[in-house]
Amino acid sequence: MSSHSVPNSPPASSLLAPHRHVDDPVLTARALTKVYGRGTGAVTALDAVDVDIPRARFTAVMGPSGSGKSTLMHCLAGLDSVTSGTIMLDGDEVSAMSQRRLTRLRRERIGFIFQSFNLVPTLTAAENITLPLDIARQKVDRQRFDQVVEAVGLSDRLSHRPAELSGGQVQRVACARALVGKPAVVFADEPTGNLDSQSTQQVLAILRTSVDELDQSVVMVTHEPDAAAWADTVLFLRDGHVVAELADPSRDHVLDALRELGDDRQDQGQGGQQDATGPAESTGPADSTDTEA
Ligand SMILES: Nc1ncnc2c1ncn2[C@@H]1O[C@H](COP(=O)(O)OP(=O)(O)OP(=O)(O)O)[C@@H](O)[C@H]1O
Repeated sequence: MSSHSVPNSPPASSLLAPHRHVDDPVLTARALTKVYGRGTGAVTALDAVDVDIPRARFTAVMGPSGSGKSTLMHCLAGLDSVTSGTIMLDGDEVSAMSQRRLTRLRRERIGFIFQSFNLVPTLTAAENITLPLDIARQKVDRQRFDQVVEAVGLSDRLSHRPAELSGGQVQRVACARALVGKPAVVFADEPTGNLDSQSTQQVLAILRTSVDELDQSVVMVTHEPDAAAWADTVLFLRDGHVVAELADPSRDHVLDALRELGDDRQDQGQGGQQDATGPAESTGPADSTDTEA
């Protein structure tokens, strides 16, 4: 990583650092601003954010409710338009793409995993996994398919429909679906929010393995310090800014960081022990778009 920092206020902690630009990022945002609404009702969800997403690394995004995590993810993934600023994915300007190109981008170069699994109930696990490729009329790479199915531990469940699978297995199908097309980036939005602790560990291990063994770039929005501790780096948002980052996070260091940033409500169920009663599922475009046209 290079050493120049993004111009956001650096916290005075030995653990936290200002967010840094990285060499050869897979995804960058510069001066990314997103304003919802107009006039007196306008809400600035992202305020001139500069962010680099490192390639083949696992990046977690944390921050209080309303800090802009989902908005950042939706803008980076081409699910939401930006008000101003630039987003580049491997040399292509996402922020300048037409809706048609954005649809293609999401189909072909982005993988999505959401809290609500978004599988098609009438299709088998195997069919759900290859659905985005089938929609995009792309050939399924059988070797990659086998590799991913093995990585998620679903080889003996491929002919089952979602109703015949546990919640954890369903989310593992969603992981396989996100990974099978070798996307440039996988975005995971609270991917373990509806899972028990064993399934949570399995899903996080899958994401970790996809980075370590398949060189996948992963961005995960989470409220859970335990989940963030699986990442290589945690980015912290507050009031629409990336205020700090934490490298090689442990659960305790994440908790310390949240306290230091004044976000230690996360210790007490606001997110720290998030479960199925956690934040409402997104009603934004994400819910319908992971396999959408
Ligand atoms: N469609 C929308 N219209 C108007 N305001 C919105 C819209 N979506 C988000 N916002 C506002 O933008 C800000 C950032 O919201 P965002 O959902 O990105 O936060 P978040 O950090 O993901 O929150 P949470 O952890 O609760 O999911 C909030 O003030 C929110 O109310």
